[in-house]
Amino acid sequence: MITFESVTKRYPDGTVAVDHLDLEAPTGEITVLVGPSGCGKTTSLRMINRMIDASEGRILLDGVPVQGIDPPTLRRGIGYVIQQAGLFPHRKIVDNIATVPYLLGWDRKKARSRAMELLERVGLDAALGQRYPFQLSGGQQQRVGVARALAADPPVLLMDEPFSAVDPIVRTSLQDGLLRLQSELNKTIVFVTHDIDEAIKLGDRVAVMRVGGKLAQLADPKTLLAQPADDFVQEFLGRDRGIRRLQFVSTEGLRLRTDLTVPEGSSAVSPEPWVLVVTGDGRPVGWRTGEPGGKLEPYGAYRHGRDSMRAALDAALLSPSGNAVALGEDGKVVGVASRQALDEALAEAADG
Ligand SMILES: Nc1ncnc2c1ncn2[C@@H]1O[C@H](COP(=O)(O)OP(=O)(O)OP(=O)(O)O)[C@@H](O)[C@H]1O
Repeated sequence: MITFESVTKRYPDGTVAVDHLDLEAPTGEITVLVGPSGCGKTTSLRMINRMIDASEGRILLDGVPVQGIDPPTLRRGIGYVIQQAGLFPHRKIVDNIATVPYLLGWDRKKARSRAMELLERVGLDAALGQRYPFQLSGGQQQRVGVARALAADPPVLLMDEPFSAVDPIVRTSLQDGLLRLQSELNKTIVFVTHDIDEAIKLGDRVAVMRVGGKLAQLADPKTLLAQPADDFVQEFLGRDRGIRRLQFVSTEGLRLRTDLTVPEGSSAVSPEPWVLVVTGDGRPVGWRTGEPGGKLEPYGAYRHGRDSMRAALDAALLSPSGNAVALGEDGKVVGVASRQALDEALAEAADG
């Protein structure tokens, strides 16, 4: 657990970057610091590993004030990942990852085998270990940055805008990779971003900061979207807050119809305006009107019970029928969520 107790940082020129910050980052969870540029996120993060020292207040690591621990010892237990990875350009990837184990005096063989294990853990091919950083894409370099931070198995990981410099698709896959890794490793992670969507996706808890280094709200993402503390937080969350809330609403209770599917090749007439054509083994093909013979229209699908209401609504909007195709884990159709069923579920979500 990392605890900020009324922490203030005043730079020598008088700038108050962080102002009486009280915050807890629980063990094994991802706490995200989010807020507009200059609100003191990076300063707060760097005070944890003492790259910057607090002017007032205390930061405790499992109850022990970090100010009393000498920085090299402190940093041995704290991994640090920054934007653009910050890899050493003249060292091979494997040696970049093994940086901290080498510093800790591990023998070369052990350090390198740990590095290779981590390379795989972050989803990279072992062959990349022999390359130099410039021979990797930006996204691959970021993964190496994460592997390097994890090399000595520190309980705490500080991440400062680690995924900001890559395109949105790579960014999504890095975020998914981090969540997968975290479900296995359970590190105490403090993650800085200015992107509220990233904060909501990754954070167990999200701390919204405002310029002047004050905490505006600390809450889990669901609460944040449902009950923003004030106008600043509401504005920062953006206009589509209502839609984004749906990503926390389960599709489990969504009522499904199972009478709207017809097998491929069937020429049966249906009184329904739309029916879903499925293959012999139950996979979706497309929508056709109740009258056979017309061309098939595209469908949108979601995984029932696993995906959120946001995904189900998106699936419905992707199809001219207005219905969402519900799939099981095996990719086969388990039913159809009609517009009416979606309406009912949305009304319930709005109430709750
Ligand atoms: N060394 C310094 N001396 C004086 N002021 C500083 C120094 N470093 C940062 N600041 C100021 O402290 C405030 C907080 O900066 P910080 O980098 O912590 O914000 P941030 O929220 O991480 O911003 P960004 O999202 O733009 O990276 C800003 O006003 C910044 O200009």
